Amino acid sequence: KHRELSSPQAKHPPGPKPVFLIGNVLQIPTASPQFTFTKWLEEYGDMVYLRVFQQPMLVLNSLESARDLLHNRSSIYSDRPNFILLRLMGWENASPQVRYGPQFRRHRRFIQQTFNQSAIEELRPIQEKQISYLLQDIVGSPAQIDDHLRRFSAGIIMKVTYGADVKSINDPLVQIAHHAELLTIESGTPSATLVDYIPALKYIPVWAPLAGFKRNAALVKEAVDTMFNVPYEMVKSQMTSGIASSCMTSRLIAACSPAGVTFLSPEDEEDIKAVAGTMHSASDDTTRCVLSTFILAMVLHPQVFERAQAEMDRVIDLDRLPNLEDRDSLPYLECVLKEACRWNVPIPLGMPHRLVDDDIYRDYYIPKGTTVMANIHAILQNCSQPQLFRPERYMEDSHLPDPRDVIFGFGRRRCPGRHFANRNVWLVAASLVCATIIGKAEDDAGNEITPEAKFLDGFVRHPASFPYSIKFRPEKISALNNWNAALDV
Ligand code: HEM
Repeated sequence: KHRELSSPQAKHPPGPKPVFLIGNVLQIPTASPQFTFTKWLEEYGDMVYLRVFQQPMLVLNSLESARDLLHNRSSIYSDRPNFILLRLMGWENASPQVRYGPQFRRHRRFIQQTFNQSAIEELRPIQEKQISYLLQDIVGSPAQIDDHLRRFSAGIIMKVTYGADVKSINDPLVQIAHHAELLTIESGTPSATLVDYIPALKYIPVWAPLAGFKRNAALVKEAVDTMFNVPYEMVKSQMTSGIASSCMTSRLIAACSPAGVTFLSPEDEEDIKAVAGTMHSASDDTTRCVLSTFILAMVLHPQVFERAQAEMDRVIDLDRLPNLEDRDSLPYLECVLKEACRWNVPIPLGMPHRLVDDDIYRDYYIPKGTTVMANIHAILQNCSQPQLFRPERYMEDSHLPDPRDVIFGFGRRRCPGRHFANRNVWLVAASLVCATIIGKAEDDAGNEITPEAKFLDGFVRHPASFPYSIKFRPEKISALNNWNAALDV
């Protein structure tokens, strides 16, 4: 088999011509490369083969190629590249980075226990309470919705993971996590650009002195270790004193060590710590990105907001707020959320996978060790007038893929938090459509300000901050009070 695969007849997939030694480095922009990759679709087709120095890279620009390889051949496409810099910074055991193998399987099992489709039913009371806090925050200070969404998304994941009640974004556990994430991004590595995927790229602009870099990495590692250790130790000591509430961490400790927390093996401890410690960074940015994209779209398209609210008011009586049971009765809102996920894909290039064996696909040879990326942005541009925000497209064409089947990635590494994330996004969007008026901000002269649809470069593609107006509907105050009373908030 090997001889056949590496025979000179088997060609690599097409791609721009590499330059001696550095390969295609100069053709790949470090900021938002998904746009360049998408342009290459016309020239090279839906698979683009590149070299970054000696490192082969394959960009999948269509749903078909992404599914065929990352999903249908997931047994060989589910490793991750070796993120050297991330490792030095203490992230080597974080779930998105673990290499394919037994540790990966343990992590997935641990995560699934809390986040699979049926287990998330148990998380509903937490979600509903957090929605109630969010709406109360909006009633109190509508102009600070950004902060409120931050508190909401941190609050929900810290409660689920560690049983912690996050009352504000200044909560120490949230600060610890933010600090670690921020330092990591600021030190020029992860979550920022393509640089993260291919460590060698890091050295293109400046040949950073290695000693300085290592010092920096050690500082970041300290912050990352703190993020993994502090909340974990908190739960552990609560368990020792018998006051721990049921949360992901306490359940995992109890399941791995039924005889008591002191008997937990060091391997289990390391995995539980790493899985729990990953949850905030995996869920916070992404969930907020979808929600602020939704709000931006509503500000820019008042007619869409009005139509969604009219649908809402037909289904939900004045004295209550929507809950997950109402989801099927609100089809237009569903289209709006699909369109928000398509219009601004939260992670445009997904996370890179690594091929562990030589492969042949459509007569092309793809060598072992290739870094494989699905260009989710390109996949979701494959519709008419893709730059427009038009939820109606999903009512007109039932063949369009649901973006929520695509934005979470493919195959065995597909986002394990997707069911939970989808519910959080729906609950917030439905509550906002039901209980608030989202619209344009006004300048001092009373003229409406139409923001630009601008997005930041980065691993997660947040909308740039934009002016908006959000008001709580007075007629919905009693609905919120009823909701609070029912939840005992
Ligand atoms: C709208 C919100 C979210 C989006 C768009 C999103 C997207 C993604 C994507 C694209 C990946 C990479 C998949 C791949 O490699 O093919 C991923 C991985 C991951 N996500 Fe999410 N995610 C979201 C929310 C969440 C939440 C709420 C959690 C936790 C509860 C979570 C936990 C994870 C973890 C642990 C991984 C790593 C999986 C692995 O490497 O095996 N995500 N996510």
